[in-house]
Amino acid sequence: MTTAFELWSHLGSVAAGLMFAWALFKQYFPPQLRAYIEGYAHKAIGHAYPYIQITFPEISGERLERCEAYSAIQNYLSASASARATRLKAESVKDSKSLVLSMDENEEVVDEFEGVKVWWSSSVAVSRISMFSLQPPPEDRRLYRLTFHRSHRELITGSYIKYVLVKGKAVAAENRQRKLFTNNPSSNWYYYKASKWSHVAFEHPATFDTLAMEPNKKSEIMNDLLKFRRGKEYYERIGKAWKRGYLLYGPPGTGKSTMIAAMANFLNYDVYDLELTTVKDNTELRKLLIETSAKSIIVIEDIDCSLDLTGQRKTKKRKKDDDEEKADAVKRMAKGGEESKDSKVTLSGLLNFIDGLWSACGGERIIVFTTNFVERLDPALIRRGRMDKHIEMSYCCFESFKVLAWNYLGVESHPLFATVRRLLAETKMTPADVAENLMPKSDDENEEACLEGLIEALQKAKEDARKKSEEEEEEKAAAAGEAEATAARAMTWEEGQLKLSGMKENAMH
Ligand SMILES: Nc1ncnc2c1ncn2[C@@H]1O[C@H](COP(=O)(O)OP(=O)(O)OP(=O)(O)O)[C@@H](O)[C@H]1O
Repeated sequence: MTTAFELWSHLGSVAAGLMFAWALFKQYFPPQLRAYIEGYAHKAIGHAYPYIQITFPEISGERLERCEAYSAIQNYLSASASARATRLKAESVKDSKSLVLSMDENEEVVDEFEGVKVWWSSSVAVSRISMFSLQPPPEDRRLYRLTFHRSHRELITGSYIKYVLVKGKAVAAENRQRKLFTNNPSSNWYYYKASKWSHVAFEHPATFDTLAMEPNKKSEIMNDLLKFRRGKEYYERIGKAWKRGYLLYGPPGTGKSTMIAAMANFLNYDVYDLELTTVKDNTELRKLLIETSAKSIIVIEDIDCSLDLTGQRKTKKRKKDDDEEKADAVKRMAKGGEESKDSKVTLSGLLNFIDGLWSACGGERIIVFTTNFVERLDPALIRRGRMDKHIEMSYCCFESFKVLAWNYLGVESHPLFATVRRLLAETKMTPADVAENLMPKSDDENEEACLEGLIEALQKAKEDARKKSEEEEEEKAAAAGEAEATAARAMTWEEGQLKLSGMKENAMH
């Protein structure tokens, strides 16, 4: 006879065996097979299966881009997996196997929403191949399966899925690989080929943190950009196209291009670098601009030397020095390869581009012009409303220097800072030159050596500026003396003429 104790121990072993089998089942069975077996078991005992499953298939081929739900879920799950990995790392969990960054086939991820647990699994639906079909075999379809208890149906189908899609799309927008577009020159050789955009990945590391600029000015620009990005409804309400123009002006090396990169990184926008000299005419310009996408910054660098947009002013006001003209030509050659004499883009074409009707065909665009000579631009081109914000990029001030010292040397303060501050107030040096002097030239050069190098360069710049201004003074004085001498000579000549006419008169009488 079996004693009660033996019975209990048998029951215990059976329970332990069942639990072990259940653990194995949970661990090693693919979730969908498990769900199928569980469902079947529930049916067999006349019990409703308490879990609901929803599948989100990937739509392959051409329609892949349209399968937003699938990719949003993918982004959401990989983001929450990497967040989990970071958290685990922070908690210094040594088990590297638990660092899940993306979901493998048949893997299960547990998520929690408002205290409710849900299970995500991924799997591949293998397509059936028909032996007699001449068509290429269909691709296997991947899918995500969401499992949750039926008591939470409302919450999951009402809020959770919406939440996952919104989060997933936000992650996608954040991780989007931004692009730098440039327009290729149109060619007339053999047959006409219009200028087209081509792109590479935009990977400029500049940010507003690394940009050397007065802090107040910097935060003003950042606020302006944020306001613009959030301004969809505002622009709609006031009936204006959702675009904003920035004019960046200042001497070379003051960070105009760096600022554009920082803006793009800050807003997460693409950059279209428009080389006007290679655009054939206004029609081509319009076509190029219509092809730009929303969430982008359209840049025309060195607008003053891009095209002769200032012809009117040039004849009225002044002619450029020969030297400046040559320098511009060299710049144009360096940028475009050859001077575009064929380009028929006109000022009015450019103005149409900035605020013509077509620019309202798509929103969220920022237009940036840069120039080293703001005074050369036609006022119509840069009037407020077209170029809404004029930003002067200037020589390095002490605040900008501190940013550069942190970027290049990792120092926030140093006894030599006081000397640098005094010298920066006394002389003009661009952030590019300051940065160049701060950059260690070898592994042996420490921050002190770099700062001393900068001080030396600043002292030399100050001395050069002093000599230059003395020379200019001397030149001015010499020019003034020359003018006086000429005036005196003219007087003498006039007096001589008078004398001569007097003598003639006397002789007549
Ligand atoms: N304000 C700044 N902040 C940080 N780095 C700067 C700044 N200005 C210049 N630099 C450094 O100097 C280099 C040249 O600067 P950048 O090309 O932005 O100047 P720029 O004003 O656009 O010159 P250009 O008018 O000749 O095109 C950059 O690569 C950057 O390293």
